[in-house]
Parts: sequence; structure tokens; C-alpha cells
Amino acid sequence: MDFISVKQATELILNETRDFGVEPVPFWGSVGRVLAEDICADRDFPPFNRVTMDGFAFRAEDYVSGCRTFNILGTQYAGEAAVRLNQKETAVEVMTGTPLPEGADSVIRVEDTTVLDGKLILPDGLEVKKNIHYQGIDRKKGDVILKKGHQLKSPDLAVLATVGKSEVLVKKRPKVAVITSGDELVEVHETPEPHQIRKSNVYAISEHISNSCETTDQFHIADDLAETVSKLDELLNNYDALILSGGVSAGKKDYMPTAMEKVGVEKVFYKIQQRPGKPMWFGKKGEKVVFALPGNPVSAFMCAVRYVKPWLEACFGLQPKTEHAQLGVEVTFVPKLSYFMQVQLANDKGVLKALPNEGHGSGDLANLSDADAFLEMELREGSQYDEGEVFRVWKY
Ligand SMILES: Nc1nc2c(c(=O)[nH]1)N[C@H]1C(S)=C(S)[C@@H](COP(=O)(O)OP(=O)(O)OC[C@H]3O[C@@H](n4cnc5c(N)ncnc54)[C@H](O)[C@@H]3O)O[C@H]1N2
Ligand code: MOO
Repeated sequence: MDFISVKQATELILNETRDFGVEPVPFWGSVGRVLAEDICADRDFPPFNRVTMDGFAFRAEDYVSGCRTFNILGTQYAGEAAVRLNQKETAVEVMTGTPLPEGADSVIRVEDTTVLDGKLILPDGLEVKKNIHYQGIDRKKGDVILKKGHQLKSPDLAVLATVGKSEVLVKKRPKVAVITSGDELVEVHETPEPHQIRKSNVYAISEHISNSCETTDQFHIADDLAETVSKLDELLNNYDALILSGGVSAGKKDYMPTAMEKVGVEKVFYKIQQRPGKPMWFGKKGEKVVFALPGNPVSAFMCAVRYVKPWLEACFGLQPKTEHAQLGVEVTFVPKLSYFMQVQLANDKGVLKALPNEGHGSGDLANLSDADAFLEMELREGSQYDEGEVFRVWKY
């Protein structure tokens, strides 16, 4: 059997990344997208000397030379242009968010002051030149605030809004078809006969990758070679990537590898030295790629988490997010395979611990809901994995 290792499979898949181009999208809703342009400050951040406390603005020079009683020239609210404080020993009442009055260089909080007969009285021992967020201290006009290649997260929307980017250029996402096969499968709304099951793989897989895809349209192909060939041919013309589940092992109606050959999809590899997901098949036809995942629900989902999603992220130029967890108990795994063990994760005083939650094998889809992640335990002579050892973890 021409197994390849998990490492080799990863490399072969990541050799086949594609660039799907760029597109402008509304900034609102762009979280998760990858920037295809630098985002620059159109003004200083903040754009003016911003008062940071409700209180009074005054001149440090007056206070330092002994003045404690100031004439109040008026009140300045946020949204109003800065007034001018052009007389000695005067103050302006200011609100948080107002531009600092011209000529003033200090602000005191209202609760630290007394107003008597319309005059402001300041206490002794005051630190001057406080409570001002200075213009340009955070970022200067023209500075790059978000770099091309950055994956947008929630606070970035505030940056985009602040610089007036109502539309932003991002990397395009692929159109993906998620395809099931198998005559035993019926739809969710149908009542299965005793020998049938409802199809479930497509939903878990589609959802896991949906943020990285333009579409995750779903299709079903019957266990028939001619139909499989013609449907695959059609889908290859209309989608950037196909993700199939089922029909890749040794069964008499496992047509996927044969059908791929017939539609001209070149095999990059077939079978990985791993459990679950051993019979995974991966191929390409020109710019199109095909992931043919095993039908068993745990295997299909694990392969989507471990191989398909990272491929999508690599297509956008994102670095893999590597997370690790410490094995909470000793584990023995005899087969000569890398083991993606289902685990529950718990944070133990800042250390991420992984506890086995293995279920009943590749068909036990309910166990995926009990577990939180797959722990990638590389193939090891000796079959022994010790408590406290650290492994890469794939959360979902
Ligand atoms: N003689 C051998 N038999 C098998 C081998 C092998 O090496 N030699 N490998 C086993 C392993 S490991 C796996 S994994 C499976 C993979 O099989 P297929 O990819 O051909 O998948 P199917 O046979 O079509 O289905 C397997 C299983 O999964 C259920 N299934 C399929 N699609 C869905 C779906 N969309 N939603 C829910 N469940 C689905 C299907 O009903 C089967 O029970 O092969 C082993 N056999
Ligand atoms: O590889 Mo299969 O995915 O073990 O059940």
C-alpha cells in the first residue's frame, strides 16, 4: 500500500495553493477576510488634542505661577470646534472628546474642582498637563495601520470606519462544491428506511470551512460510475475546488478514484498513514483541486479540519495557527499510523490539557460533539505516548 506520511500529505497539499484574485467588499461584514491592500491613516490618530476627562482646561503656566482662581470663559462640548483661551488666568469647561481649547495645555477633572461665584477654584498640589490624548500620538497621518495580508478581526472594523474605508479590497475566496456519495444516504427532512441514514457529513464540513469560501454548494452523487463521471466533470467546470466524502476505499461501488482518472483529475496522493482518514485522496486538474475524503463522518471531518481548512488559509497567504496541548494521561496506540485522537480540552492553571475522548471509531459522529479537538500524535515506534507530552492540537 503506497501510504504517505501526514507531513508529506501536508506538503503536497500546500504545494497546490491557488490565488483567487481580489475584490472590493463593504467593510461592514469583512471580518475574517484577508486584506489585499494596506490601510493607511487618512488623518492623525487622534486627529486633534483630545480632552480625556470632563472638567476644565487651563494653562499650566498660570497654575505654576500661583494662580488658583480662574475666570470661566464658557463651555465647550464634543462636536464643537476648539475655542480659544487667550486671556491669562482663565479656564474653559470641557467635556471628554472635545478638542483641547487653543492656548490651554492642562485639564482637571470636574470632581477635583470647586466652582464658587462663577469662578473655578483649583486645589494645591495639582499635576499639570494631564488628561490630554495628544494629536498623532497613536498613529500619524499616512502610517500603515493594517497591512496587506492581515486577516480582519472585529476591532479592525473600527479602524476601517475611522479612516473612512467603507469599501475594502480583500482576497477573493474560492467557490467550493461539497459533494456526498452513497445510495444509503437520504436528506435531513426524509425518514430513512431501516437500511438508510441521513447524510450528515456535508453540513459539518461546509460549516467548518464556510468563512473561507465564497460558496459551499452541496451536491449528491449516486453510486454509479457514469453519473459520477459526468457530475464531476460539470462541477469541475463551475467550481474552484471540490470536496467529496465517501467512495474512496475498497468497496465495489467506491468509484471516486476511478472517476477522477476518467475526468482527467491527476492524483497527487492516495492514502495517508493516519487514523482516522486513511483513504483520503487528493488531486488536481489545472487550477482546480479535489479533496476526496473518506465517507466515515469522523474521518471526513478530521480531514476537513487538518487538510482542507489549512489549504484554504494558505491560499490567502495566512500562516498556520499552531496550537499545542499537553497530553493529560498516558496513551497506547499500536497501529503504525499517526493518530488524530479526539480529545476534550481543559485549561489547567494556564496549561492546555488534552484528555482522550475517543468514541467508537470513525463512524461515531456523535462523539465529535463531545470532543473539542483532534490531538495530532505522530506515528511512533513503540506505540507509547506519555502523560505531559506536548502535541499539536486541531480545535474545531
Ligand atoms: N476493505 C477495506 N475496507 C475499508 C477500508 C480499507 O482500507 N479496506 N478502509 C476503511 C476506512 S479507514 C474508511 S475511512 C472507510 C472509507 O470509506 P469510503 O470513503 O469508501 O466511504 P463509504 O464506504 O462511502 O462510507 C463509509 C461510511 O460513511 C458513511 N457515510 C458516507 N457518506 C456519508 C455522509 N455524507 N454522511 C454521513 N455518513 C456518510 C457511509 O454510510 C458508511 O457507513 O472505508 C473503510 N473500509
Ligand atoms: O481511516 Mo478510516 O478514516 O480509519 O475510518
